[in-house]
Amino acid sequence: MADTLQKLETVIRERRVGDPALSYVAKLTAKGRPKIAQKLGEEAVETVIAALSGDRAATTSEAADLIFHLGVLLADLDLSFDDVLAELERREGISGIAEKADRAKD
Ligand SMILES: N=c1c2ncn([C@@H]3O[C@H](COP(=O)(O)OP(=O)(O)OP(=O)(O)O)[C@@H](O)[C@H]3O)c2ncn1[C@@H]1O[C@H](COP(=O)(O)O)[C@@H](O)[C@H]1O
Repeated sequence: MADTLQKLETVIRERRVGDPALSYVAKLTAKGRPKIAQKLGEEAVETVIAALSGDRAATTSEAADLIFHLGVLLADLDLSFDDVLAELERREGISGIAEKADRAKD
């Protein structure tokens, strides 16, 4: 799984500076961060719609679009999937309920 994300991140970073006529990553990147973020939001909504319809194939496809667009946005901020995975690893074993209760004390 991590290998697939690594390959996706590598191609996204290569294509960012590619020809917008030939590369969707280059075309979207050239439109700027607000447009990338907007596309990520649209893909999130499409994932929700697919999930609520109970369509597992469509949900899988929309989730892939979502993760791809997240990769484009992360690259635009010079962040990597590894940064996100490290944060998830940091959270391992920390109950979401306990973490939220701790936050409420601040
Ligand atoms: N995983 C993906 C991937 N998933 C989705 N998409 C594209 O994301 C776009 C989203 O579809 P939409 O219809 O919502 O977008 P749109 O109509 O083109 O854009 P708007 O007009 O709405 O702004 C489509 O063009 C999809 O083909 C992807 N494009 C590229 N990749 C990966 O990125 C690599 C590099 O792609 P290029 O940059 O195109 O070479 C590819 O080899 C793939 O590995």
